[in-house]
Amino acid sequence: MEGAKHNLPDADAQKAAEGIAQLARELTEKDLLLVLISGGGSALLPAPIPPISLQEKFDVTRKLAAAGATIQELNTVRRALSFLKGGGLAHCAQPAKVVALILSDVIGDPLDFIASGPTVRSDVWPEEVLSVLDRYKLVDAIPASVKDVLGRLSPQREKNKDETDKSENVHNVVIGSNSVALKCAGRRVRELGFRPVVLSPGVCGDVRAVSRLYGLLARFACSREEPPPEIAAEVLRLGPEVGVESWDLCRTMQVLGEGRTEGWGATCLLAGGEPTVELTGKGRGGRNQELALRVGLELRGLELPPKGPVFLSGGTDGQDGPTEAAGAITDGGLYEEAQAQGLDINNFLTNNDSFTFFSRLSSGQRLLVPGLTCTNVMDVHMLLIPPIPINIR
Ligand SMILES: Nc1ncnc2c1ncn2[C@@H]1O[C@H](COP(=O)(O)OP(=O)(O)OP(=O)(O)O)[C@@H](O)[C@H]1O
Ligand SMILES: O=C(O)[C@H](O)CO
Repeated sequence: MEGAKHNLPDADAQKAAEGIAQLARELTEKDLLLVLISGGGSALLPAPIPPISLQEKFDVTRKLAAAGATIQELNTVRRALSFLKGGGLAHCAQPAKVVALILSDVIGDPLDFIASGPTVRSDVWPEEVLSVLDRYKLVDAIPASVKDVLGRLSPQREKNKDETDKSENVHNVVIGSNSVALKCAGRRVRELGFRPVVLSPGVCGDVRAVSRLYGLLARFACSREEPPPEIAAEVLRLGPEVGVESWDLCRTMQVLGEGRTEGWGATCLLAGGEPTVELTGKGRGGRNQELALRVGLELRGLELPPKGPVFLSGGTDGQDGPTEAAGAITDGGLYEEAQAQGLDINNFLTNNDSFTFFSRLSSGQRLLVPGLTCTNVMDVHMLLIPPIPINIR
């Protein structure tokens, strides 16, 4: 059963959801329901609580997403309007045992938000749902059916509370996540003879701040002299803005510093998460290509590979935004390369046109095009830093 094209609920997905709910309801205490859950699950399992229609649910979801709601805000609302989300599927399956194997596409791996937690019992607070809708000025735009369901939520919350006793029947296990991807990438980096350093699986926030952070870390690691203290100070100021904790920044700078002074081989900094791009233009691109483009500008002035750093940003699903590429690879030579080919980077950035830029630059050589991977644990960022000959006084 397939459905939810373009990650939005549709009639095919609703038919699949009905079939799944029916199957779950027929189970007995002798059965085990094995549920495989991945990102995209919210759109794949639409079960609007009557009288809400699929179209009305689609409209509310689309309006919230278009207004810039976070996945936590979006799924808080989706859980309230669906009878399979927020533990509803596990509830249908009672008294059977339920084991859910979960691939996380949400920072921090919160079980109740990944695919809106169909097997994770969660309380629904109407006040919380209304405050999300209010934040995006959508309270007046929601249809009467949605208001009706929200008005009936309090008794439902009490009902859910009574049923929490049965939750020992349900086991939720995260089997794949950005942390797992970074760990595996680190293992491969070591096999290739480089030294891996994992910064964080929780990089988020504005792509401009994220690119600045990677630029600073590259300058810190590539400095031939003792890095100026202002770099570390800016790293520590900027990191928490983009979801990286101070201790992870300190630990990473310590490892990068040791790499410089002890003359180790190349170091590969690994991080992951999901930065955001504020779309102002009409071009084609994705957050990974835009990040790579911006980091390329930040690296300007540093040595070129193989003596200088290389940066890669890629979506683990193999697709970055609505483009054929998963991301791109850049270094300190990007600006001059673009200039030489008559491409004005700032024009492409203003128009959010990173895919067109990378497609035209050197016949697309810097694009990362692995094809769809059929999985998704958000994005992976890599900064490869070669051994730097340092000046010892
Ligand atoms: N022209 C563009 N330039 C930069 N980013 C873009 C552009 N168009 C879309 N995006 C970004 O791509 C994302 C939307 O694409 P998609 O539907 O693939 O998102 P997603 O479901 O969040 O991604 P994924 O499936 O990789 O998690 C958003 O983060 C959006 O800001
Ligand atoms: O389906 C969803 O809700 C998102 O992909 C987050 O898991």
